[in-house]
Amino acid sequence: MKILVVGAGAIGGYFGGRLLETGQDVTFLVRKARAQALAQHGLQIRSQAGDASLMAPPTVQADALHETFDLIMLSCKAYHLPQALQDMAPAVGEQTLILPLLNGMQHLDRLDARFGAGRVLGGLCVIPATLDAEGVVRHLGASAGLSFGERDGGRSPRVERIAQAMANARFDSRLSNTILQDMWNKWVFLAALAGITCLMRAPIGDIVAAPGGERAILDLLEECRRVAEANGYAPGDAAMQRSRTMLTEAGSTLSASMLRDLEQGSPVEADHVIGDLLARGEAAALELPKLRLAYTQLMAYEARRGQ
Ligand SMILES: NC(=O)C1=CN([C@@H]2O[C@H](COP(=O)(O)OP(=O)(O)OC[C@H]3O[C@@H](n4cnc5c(N)ncnc54)[C@H](OP(=O)(O)O)[C@@H]3O)[C@@H](O)[C@H]2O)C=CC1
Ligand SMILES: CC(C)(CO)C(=O)C(=O)O
Repeated sequence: MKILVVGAGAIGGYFGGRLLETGQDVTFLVRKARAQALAQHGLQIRSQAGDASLMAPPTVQADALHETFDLIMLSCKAYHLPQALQDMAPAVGEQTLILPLLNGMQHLDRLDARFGAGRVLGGLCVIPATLDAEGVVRHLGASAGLSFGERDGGRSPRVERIAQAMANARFDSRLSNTILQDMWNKWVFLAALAGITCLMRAPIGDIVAAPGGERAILDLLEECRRVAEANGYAPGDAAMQRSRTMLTEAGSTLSASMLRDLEQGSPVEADHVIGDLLARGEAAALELPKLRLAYTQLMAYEARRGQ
């Protein structure tokens, strides 16, 4: 299976690198600076699951992309989507499948509009990771999971082939019959996590220890849950209980990748992760004061960045 990974940042670098490690036919679509760094230093992964040093990983830049691939794993940030979709277009052939790993949901509509819904799978990943200043992919915790599936829940030979390709890689891959619900579950969790950790500029444990912290977390999570419910994707009790437990654990160092981006002064996926959820909730006439506040402060941050 010929695999193109769009972006070799934290997510693309980790999952693409793990597939490359097992001998899969992986190429990274990268821009110039990342291409140069990968050629010079290789793809470096530091992880509890085992470090990897992959010298001269196959890369291609957009102007040299002239062949199609069986699978495209999309791992750019949401604010880079328009350019990424344009750059990867030559790689999309008749049988190509696209597996997006972004947080949120809106990218599915954009992918459908550009390449046709039949080519676009559902997908998500659960992993805390970052690309450090030296270009090293740092896996910051123990979890490394990637779920994917047909959006109608069907089990098809084409997704079974992807499952086979991922079977030996050093991450937990899961072929899901409920990938859209899984994506909503993750979105609800992530929007609450990103919203509260960015609002408070602190990881979960510090927020829980502050007066009113736990109440604020649970209220925000409940607002996110109600948006999913209003959109026909209410997370089940077990998923909500898991989210509540993780988001209120005393001493937890958990924070969102969005907080890491914000603390580095980088752009954040405010519209994609928080704004879109808020819009879907307000379209259903929900009152979402905490989610709105989370969105407002991210937009204020973006405004300051722009100045
Ligand atoms: N990091 C995390 O812990 C998690 C992140 N996610 C989600 O995964 C997605 C990716 O995040 P993450 O990996 O952290 O982000 P990173 O910024 O680390 O990586 C994104 C990469 O995409 C590259 N890119 C952007 N546009 C293009 C393009 N046109 N062609 C080629 N490469 C391109 C960037 O390259 P360049 O260097 O050239 O800018 C960058 O290296 C986000 O939606 C995020 O929310 C999900 C789970 C966990
Ligand atoms: C919460 C987490 C780490 C789970 O993958 C995530 O998606 C993020 O921080 O963006």
